[in-house]
Amino acid sequence: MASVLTIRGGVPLTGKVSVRGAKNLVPKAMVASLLGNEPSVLRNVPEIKDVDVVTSLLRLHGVDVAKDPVSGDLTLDPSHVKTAQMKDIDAHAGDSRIPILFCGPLIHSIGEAFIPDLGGCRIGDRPIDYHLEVLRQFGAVVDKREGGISISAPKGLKGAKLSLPYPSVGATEQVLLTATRAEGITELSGAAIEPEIMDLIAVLQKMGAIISVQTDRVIRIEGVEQLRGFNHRALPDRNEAASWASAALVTEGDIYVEGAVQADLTAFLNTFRKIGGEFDIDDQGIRFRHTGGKLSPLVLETDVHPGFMTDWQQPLVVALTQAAGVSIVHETVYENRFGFTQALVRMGANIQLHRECLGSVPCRFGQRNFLHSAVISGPTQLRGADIDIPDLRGGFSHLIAALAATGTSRVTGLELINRGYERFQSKLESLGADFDIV
Ligand SMILES: CC(=O)N[C@H]1[C@@H](OP(=O)(O)OP(=O)(O)OC[C@H]2O[C@@H](n3ccc(=O)[nH]c3=O)[C@H](O)[C@@H]2O)O[C@H](CO)[C@@H](O)[C@@H]1O
Ligand SMILES: C=C(OP(=O)(O)O)C(=O)O
Repeated sequence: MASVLTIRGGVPLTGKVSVRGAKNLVPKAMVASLLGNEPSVLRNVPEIKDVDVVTSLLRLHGVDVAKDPVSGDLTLDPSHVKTAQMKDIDAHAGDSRIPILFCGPLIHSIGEAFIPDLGGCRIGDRPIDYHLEVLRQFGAVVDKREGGISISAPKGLKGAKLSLPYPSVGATEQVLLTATRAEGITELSGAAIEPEIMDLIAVLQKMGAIISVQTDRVIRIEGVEQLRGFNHRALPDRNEAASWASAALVTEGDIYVEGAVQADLTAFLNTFRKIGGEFDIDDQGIRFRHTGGKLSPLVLETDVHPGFMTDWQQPLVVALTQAAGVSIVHETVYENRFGFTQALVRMGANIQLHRECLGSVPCRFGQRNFLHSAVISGPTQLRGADIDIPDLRGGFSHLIAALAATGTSRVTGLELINRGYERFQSKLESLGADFDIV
């Protein structure tokens, strides 16, 4: 039977949490190990579902994945990579977004790949057209099958001059993982440059890849014949750090996030300061706190890096329900990332959604009928409610709303939280939240 979390709200979250390796880097570094000709070691690995999914997929392909029982470090040995059974891979359909990144590395090592249908958060259509287009330009042949795609490169993968219509994180990683061992030079323009991508580039460079990040979103990769293993400590999860920072604001709390890195959170910290939160930075992490005064409303637009990251938007919207005045949030990365506000409205928040672009960042969704701008009026007292978690960040947002609300909330669908928040329950406990799980 699925677990039900009962939250009695109104307790400020206070204390310390640690964040480990980023969900948006660790599984990809694990995939990169497939490109090496010897074992790789990945450190600072969190216990989250996406890591389990990729571990399982790598094992199905013959990679020996061993976890150190004390440190949790992973050793990934690709010496015996093999074709996996389709029915075994199929079992992972809908689990995460990472399987699409197996394409290049598997074609390089065994000549073919079967990729199950992707999962991940339901916050828009999330097509894979950019991925397939760049793979085709490398020389891959894509065959759509029931439950996934089958892909091979009868004439090998060759470097190409590529351009992305939008700086997609996943498609940029697809290019990096494919080009490093493709024949010749690849030049990608319109690339994403998120910190997790820079960390993946660091991993690949340790393996022997030659990658230069040029100005104006251009990445140039000189293909090499062989790559070795890597030993790498994953960058910490800035999205989890920002989530706990929002939790401190929403619950009028004070949370020290060990592992939070200022340089990866610049845009978030500016916003946190503008809304009225205080933060103190030291070498080990960042302390985020509510000052006890009023929170200020904001005009905010999500964007690709170095802009305000879309994954920070949902928890921050809950904080904006507590700000004194009208805030406007324009979501420009995903067309459908405001569905979670319905539950907040049931809890007493005042939020209207609009189809128009309420902002100045050029956005792909303006004339296309998507409710992608939100107007939030506050402050409003939130009330406990029954909630079924819709997606990772939306779920975190509902949970912190429930933690700040008057009365009791009953929350189901907790498994989704494990995709991106390690040891969530024990972190809530250590921050003094009043809850139980049945
Ligand atoms: C596992 C992981 O790292 N997930 C992150 C990654 O997702 P992911 O890599 O899936 O996100 P993308 O950057 O690719 O998506 C950005 C936009 O591009 C569109 N698009 C993308 C690919 C494509 O082939 N066609 C297309 O139209 C998407 O629908 C979306 O509107 O980056 C997102 C944007 O920072 C984050 O919110 C996710 O947390
Ligand atoms: C959208 C997210 O993740 P994914 O791409 O894994 O669905 C997220 O982490 O908020």
